[in-house]
Amino acid sequence: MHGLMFTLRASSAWPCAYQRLGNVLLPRYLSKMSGDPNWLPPADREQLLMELKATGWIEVEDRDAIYKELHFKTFNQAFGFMSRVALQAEKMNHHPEWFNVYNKVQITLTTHDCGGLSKRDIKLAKFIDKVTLSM
Ligand SMILES: C[C@H](O)[C@H](O)[C@H]1CNC2=NC(N)=NC(=O)C2=N1
Repeated sequence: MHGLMFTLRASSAWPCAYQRLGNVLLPRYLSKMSGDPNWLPPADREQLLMELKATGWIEVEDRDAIYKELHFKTFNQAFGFMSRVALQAEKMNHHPEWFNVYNKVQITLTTHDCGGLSKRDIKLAKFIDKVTLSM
């Protein structure tokens, strides 16, 4: 999506791909100054999301986020998984939104600081997939 974008709702959060300029949104690539290391260029985003969808992540309908549901054999396994992810989240200073009932863990990833997906979400999602594979 090119050109100027106008904020539809004052409070709406816009993905990291766009830079808010007053009440107008510019695609980030128009403002090189952002230099945000976590910025997810649209082309990279496309490819990375395709890879994550192949391992069961889905894009959330009403927000710029990704979601995955995990089922483990036991609560202990689920909690062990969450403990490993929690340590990585602290290390990255990037935390999941998650919900656990017994052996099920529901995870949503998004970057609150910029109101959408960033490289940190991709990195944490790939870590989550790696841990899942090792269990
Ligand atoms: C102050 C603290 O560094 C920030 O709030 C961090 C913490 N963890 C975070 N986690 C996520 N998912 N998004 C953030 O923007 C974020 N920001």
